[in-house]
Amino acid sequence: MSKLSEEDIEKRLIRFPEWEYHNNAIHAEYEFENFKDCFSAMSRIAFECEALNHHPDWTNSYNILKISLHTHEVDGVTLKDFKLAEAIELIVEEEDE
Ligand SMILES: C[C@H](O)[C@H](O)[C@H]1CNC2=NC(N)=NC(=O)C2=N1
Repeated sequence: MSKLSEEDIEKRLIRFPEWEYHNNAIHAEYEFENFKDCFSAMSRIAFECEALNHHPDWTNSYNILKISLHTHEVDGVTLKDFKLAEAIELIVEEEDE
């Protein structure tokens, strides 16, 4: 998996309004109704991470979930990060309904 250029990352991020690029990773912050909804999304995301063998750096504080995606082996952002970001977006949208 090759490291994407900053230009390529910014172009791809147009389709991901919740996400931004800085410090060599893509980042999103989600706010849920409460802890239960947040943790429910986190557990669904965790299964997706296992399926994709790609894992986020994330923090949770009550109803706030902060996620950073980065590919260690190239020390940058790859399509793997975008694939996981896409899966996360779908899960969060469903959880928000
Ligand atoms: C050995 C295993 O494939 C690697 O450690 C995987 C696992 N999960 C990972 N997750 C993330 N975010 N980046 C990686 O480079 C990565 N590498």
